[in-house]
Amino acid sequence: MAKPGGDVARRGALRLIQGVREGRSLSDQSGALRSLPVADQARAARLAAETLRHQGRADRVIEPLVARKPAPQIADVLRLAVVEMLELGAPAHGVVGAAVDLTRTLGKRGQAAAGMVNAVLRKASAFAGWADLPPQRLPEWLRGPLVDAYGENVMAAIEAAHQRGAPLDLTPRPGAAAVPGADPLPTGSWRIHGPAQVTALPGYDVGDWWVQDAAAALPVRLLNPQAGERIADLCAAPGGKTLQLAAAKAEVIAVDVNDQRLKRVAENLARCGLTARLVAADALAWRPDIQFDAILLDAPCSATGTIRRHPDLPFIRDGHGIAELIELQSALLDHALSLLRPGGRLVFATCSLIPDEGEVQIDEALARHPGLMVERFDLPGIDPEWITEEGGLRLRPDFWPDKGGMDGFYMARLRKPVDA
Ligand SMILES: C[S@@+](CC[C@H](N)C(=O)[O-])C[C@H]1O[C@@H](n2cnc3c(N)ncnc32)[C@H](O)[C@@H]1O
Repeated sequence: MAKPGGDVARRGALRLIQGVREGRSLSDQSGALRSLPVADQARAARLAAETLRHQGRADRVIEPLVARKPAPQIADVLRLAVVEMLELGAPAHGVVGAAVDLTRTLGKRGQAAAGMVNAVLRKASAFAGWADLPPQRLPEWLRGPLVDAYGENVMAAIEAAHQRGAPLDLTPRPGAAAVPGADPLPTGSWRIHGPAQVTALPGYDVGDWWVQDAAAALPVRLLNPQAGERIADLCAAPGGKTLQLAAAKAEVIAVDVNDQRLKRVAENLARCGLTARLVAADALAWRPDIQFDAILLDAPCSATGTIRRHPDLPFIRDGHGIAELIELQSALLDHALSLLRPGGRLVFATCSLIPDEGEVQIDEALARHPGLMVERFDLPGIDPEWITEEGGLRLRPDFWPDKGGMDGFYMARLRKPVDA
């Protein structure tokens, strides 16, 4: 008999996966399992994420074992169990029994499919070539532009990086005490491999560090904030970069259109004992009566660089809305430049792998704004090969394969002409 706690988590995982099938992200569903014990919520979230991450491989195991395509919910029960057995190493007898029980809860169709689920999973548990199966492919709306941009080999390396998942990265504030077990990375972040409970790590309570992917920490390092500088953080929530700016003792104004998300910036600042002025506003319409020494524009984007951390993203997006995001990014960039003092600097960043949201944005901004320059830079830990033709920094999930990878990001530091 499978443990009832395990069953609760598996049922929860199936619910989360169903939510994804209906277009809701896993993070948007974070409250959906509130009634479960915290440990089961965490286990359900992990099972759901790993099932989506490895769905393509699970289907390759299942397909030869079924006479016809199972109904969608039953297909997800099978995937969940295959991933639990073959990827997460759970003992087959418990997983198969729990999957059969779960199938029986799925109405008449489930009652009828229970025998099939039992037989398929027994055979699947003996599958020998799991590690050699190709990783989950990205959907064509995303794969096409990425293959055009980077080629098939890089695409395969990115998909392999998505399959490996992501470690936990921390950004330490200056002078923070080391966290035991965290490895320093060449760019200044700290990395923890393996499971960790963030709130239990030393230094969390006193705000010595915050969770932030190593790539996401680089736009502020590129901006190089100085104490006392007036800096606007134009798309600030949930605030990882605001914390970096405030920790550098800059005078920070953090703007975000989403006041709920802005509350998280306030909470993060409070935990770390840091200060910034928070403004809930559409940055496009925001026109303060001062000009800034420096601006960080971490623009809304497709977030396609974060699939390692959000394996549900390829399942809930279909490429719609990207053209609008690209337009918004260039409008935000033009407006941000108008808020910058002559000679001031601006870092434009997106957590996207799509060049239209990165390199192309900068090429086009340079064409629109005579005298605007991309500044060359020298940052610790940056491989010169990551620097792009126009002078930006292109980061990809397949970089640092031996260290645990990094999120995909693009960033460039622009300098406004002094006579602008
Ligand atoms: C990529 S996230 C920013 C992440 C943030 N910089 C960090 O490091 O935690 C983009 C943010 O832009 C905000 N946003 C989108 N459109 C905006 C607009 N027109 N004005 C201000 N903020 C906007 C979203 O609410 C979202 O919080």
